[in-house]
Amino acid sequence: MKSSILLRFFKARRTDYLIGFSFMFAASFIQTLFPKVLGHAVDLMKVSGFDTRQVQLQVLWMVLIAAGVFTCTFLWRNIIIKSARNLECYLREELVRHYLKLSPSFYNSRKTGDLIAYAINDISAVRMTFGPATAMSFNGIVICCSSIYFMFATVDPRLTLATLAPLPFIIVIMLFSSRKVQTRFRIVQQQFGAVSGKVQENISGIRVIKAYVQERSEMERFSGLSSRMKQANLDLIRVSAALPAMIEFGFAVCFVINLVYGSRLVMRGVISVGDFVAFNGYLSLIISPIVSIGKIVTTIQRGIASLGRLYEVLRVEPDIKDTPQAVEVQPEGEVRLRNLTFCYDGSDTPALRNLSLSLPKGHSLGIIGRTGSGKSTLASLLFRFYNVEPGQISLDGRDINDYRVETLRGGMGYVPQDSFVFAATVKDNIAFFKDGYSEAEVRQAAESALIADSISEFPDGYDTLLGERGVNLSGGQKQRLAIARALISDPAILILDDALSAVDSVTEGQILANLRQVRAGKTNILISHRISSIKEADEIIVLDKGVIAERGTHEQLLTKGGLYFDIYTEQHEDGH
Ligand SMILES: Nc1ncnc2c1ncn2[C@@H]1O[C@H](COP(=O)(O)OP(=O)(O)OP(=O)(O)O)[C@@H](O)[C@H]1O
Repeated sequence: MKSSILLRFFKARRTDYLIGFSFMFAASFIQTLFPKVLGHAVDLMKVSGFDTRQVQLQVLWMVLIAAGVFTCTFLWRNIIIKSARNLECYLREELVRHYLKLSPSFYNSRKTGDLIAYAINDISAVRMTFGPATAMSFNGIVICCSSIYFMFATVDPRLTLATLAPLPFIIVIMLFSSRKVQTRFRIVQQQFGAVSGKVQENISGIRVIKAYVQERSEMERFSGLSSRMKQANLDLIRVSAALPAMIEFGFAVCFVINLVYGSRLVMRGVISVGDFVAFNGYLSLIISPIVSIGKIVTTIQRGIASLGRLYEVLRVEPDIKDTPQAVEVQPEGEVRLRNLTFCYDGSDTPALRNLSLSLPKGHSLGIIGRTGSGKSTLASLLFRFYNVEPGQISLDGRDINDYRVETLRGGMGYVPQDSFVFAATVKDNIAFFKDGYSEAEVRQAAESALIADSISEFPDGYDTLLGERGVNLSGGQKQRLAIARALISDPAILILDDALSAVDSVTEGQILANLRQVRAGKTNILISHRISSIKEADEIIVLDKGVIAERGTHEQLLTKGGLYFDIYTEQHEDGH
């Protein structure tokens, strides 16, 4: 159960919390001794010719109380606030670990902005709840309880009841407002997700926006979202800001009652001037915790709303999971499809229908087809990014679902259509941050992918830092870097999904020749729109609307005069 995530943390840190709360209890309690000592000092001084030694003793007590409060407050703040930061870090790591486990279908249905907001805003709201808000509530409860006790027991019960009469009203108003705060905070978070998603989209898509001169319309759309977020915040503030003002007004009433009724009791000799001073001290002491109830309630409401959202995400089970009988072996290279049919969630039309083929280990398969014909879907399924029915895909005679996902993917190499470059050095981009590869291996992979010459021209060679998403690399360089990353592990099965689309035909030819050499004896699957990329494959399948329309070698397909021949003719007419 994901809700045990918090319990696990609190259990592991229980000693810290116990010590922190003990110091907090001590600080709060010691603080409430101050008004009593002050009142006593006043009573001592009101008689003429008072004993200065007695008064000095009270002053000494006050200094000791102040020192005690300072020390204990310093200690509890350090312990509790540090624990809250640890909680934040722990939750963020758990969330990102969970994100990394989730499969593409989860990301297909979520907004990136929301996922970022969970990791930043919601986790921070949870920290505020379990750090400052919890500490302030505990501190406030101790101060209020002991102050009210001293007011009752050591000053006058009737004065206490009269003065504190407005308190229940204040508390009822606060509880009433807190529900509204929670609803409005939820809207603020949704708006934040929309705004951060838009910023992210604008940054990633900056070239497209500029090319289509969409800056103004994008800005208008962004302004709309930003104004809605501002409005949501203003709606929230309207409720949360009214709370402290109402509470302060309630306390003003308390002081007036105390002044009128308390001074009368002093005049009648029911309580001493010192008691009256002490009573005022207690009243002042409880103001701060009660005024902050509004803030605490808002923070806790936010924290609960955030925790709800986090649990909702953390409860999403990764749909790609190892079965209990999953084996820890890597595929060796034989691929078989049997009536493979696949439909994306939420779609009525299958992306692939009744695909059957047999690819022996060490052979190469070319996949060609018009856009949207299902080529990338097939690659995704071979990587088990989505689940398929048992018996539809088998590797080395073993069903794909019976492999441990990690070992399955560990034995395969993949160059997706959109080559991703990490904000790291060239070397780390190729070796994927693994220290296990030697410099020679990194260089060999780069040479096979025909990127080594470009790297040697970079200012720091293999140690050159590549910009975020590889902005300082050309499209073709990014693709070649991605090929080098796939080649370095020498996988049993390599899938290149349109991975040469951005390189010129001469470079393409050289890379393909290198691949034939370094990948000899291994299984290779080449997906492309271009005949030139796949024509040397042992077998070529032509996908059309999710089905295999034709299959054979390049020569056999040309003689058929079908779809493959049409694509060939189009590309040769275009001069490809
Ligand atoms: N994540 C998805 N959710 C729903 N449908 C999808 C998803 N990805 C692809 N499709 C649909 O599945 C079909 C096959 O898409 P796929 O990306 O496999 O085609 P492709 O042959 O690789 O196209 P291209 O050559 O343009 O890359 C298309 O109709 C597409 O709209």
